[in-house]
Amino acid sequence: MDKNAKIYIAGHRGMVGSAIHRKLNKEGFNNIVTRTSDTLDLRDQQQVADFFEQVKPDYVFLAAAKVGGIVANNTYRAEFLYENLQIQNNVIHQSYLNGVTKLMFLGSSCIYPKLAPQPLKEDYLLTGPLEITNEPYAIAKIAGIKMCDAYRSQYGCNFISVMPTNLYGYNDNYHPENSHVLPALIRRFHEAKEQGAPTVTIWGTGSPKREFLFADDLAEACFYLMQNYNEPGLVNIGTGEDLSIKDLALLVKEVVGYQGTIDFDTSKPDGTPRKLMDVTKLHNQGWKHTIELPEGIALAYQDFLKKNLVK
Ligand SMILES: NC(=O)C1=CN([C@@H]2O[C@H](COP(=O)(O)OP(=O)(O)OC[C@H]3O[C@@H](n4cnc5c(N)ncnc54)[C@H](OP(=O)(O)O)[C@@H]3O)[C@@H](O)[C@H]2O)C=CC1
Ligand SMILES: C[C@H]1O[C@H](OP(=O)(O)OP(=O)(O)OC[C@H]2O[C@@H](n3cnc4c(=O)[nH]c(N)nc43)[C@H](O)[C@@H]2O)[C@@H](O)[C@@H](O)C1=O
Repeated sequence: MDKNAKIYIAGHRGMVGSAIHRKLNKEGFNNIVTRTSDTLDLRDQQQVADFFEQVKPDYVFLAAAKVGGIVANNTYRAEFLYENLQIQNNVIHQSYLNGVTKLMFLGSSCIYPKLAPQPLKEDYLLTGPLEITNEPYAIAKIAGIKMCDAYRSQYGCNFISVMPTNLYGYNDNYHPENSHVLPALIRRFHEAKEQGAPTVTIWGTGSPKREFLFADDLAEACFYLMQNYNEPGLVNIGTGEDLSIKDLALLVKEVVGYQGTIDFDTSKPDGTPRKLMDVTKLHNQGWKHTIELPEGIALAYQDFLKKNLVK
């Protein structure tokens, strides 16, 4: 990518988009294009067509999506399917029509079958039934992968798909119900510490295992792959290491400095029992993460304290 290349980051205010923005700024890219959802609603076909015709970006990072944790995915099933399909259909199709040099589509580890062997290799896609809580979101993400591949094979578009594991970091969503587990626990332990509450409740049984990648590490990987990866299919982005939700809770408890106990609300869903990424392909491409979980949680907690934001 030339330093003057026109690069559109869709979703630049989000956790991932803002991390990609920071990375591109740091690398000296000076022609970055951004729009908030207030000024460009990516669900709107005409607005997206007009934008691409006027702006004609060279590169696109597609990091805009309807995103949320297990309960949000399970509750707003229609929106997670419909809006994500709208956003990605519009952006990918207009990128083709307007001659975008390269596009990166961000999927998610939830595209893999619920009970796939671990660690999850890229070729396990579409080999079994999905986890039910996030099936609509996963179906949209699978459609995005297939759309990039179809436009590549029919029209020669260099559209690539990357599958991040569970993410956390700066600008995360700390909503008490709709967020992912890590920001939810940072907030809950922090509030319990502030209020002197004796117990913090964790959703589910605590036994599911998850892998976590700091969003700035993800942005490094996206930047690297945007320059070095030009293949159909998908590439996993993760650390290749996971832990149980109970162990995650104990880690967050320690970082926050909460002294009470934890208990479990088993009326809340566990979701997929495990989704550990096989990162062999990524490592063979020449990229590895640098921020380990305890350090990343401390950085995220500092960011939470600074902003104390609720999206
Ligand atoms: N967070 C995670 O754990 C994971 C995320 N991912 C993927 O990474 C990508 C980014 O996620 P993340 O940064 O966490 O999400 P965020 O919710 O933090 O950000 C999403 C961004 O999408 C934009 N957006 C949503 N709807 C629209 C719309 N209708 N029109 C225009 N823009 C819209 C928002 O823009 P605005 O702020 O202007 O409203 C927002 O900035 C997504 O594709 C997600 O699926 C994959 C795996 C894990
Ligand atoms: C990234 C990925 O994220 C989603 O999938 P998920 O991995 O199941 O996401 P989660 O972070 O919400 O939960 C992880 C685990 O943690 C447990 N858990 C405990 N206590 C809280 C809690 O307080 N909040 C949340 N959200 N979960 C909690 C929770 O019960 C579950 O066992 C997808 O829908 C989809 O968006 C996607 O792609």
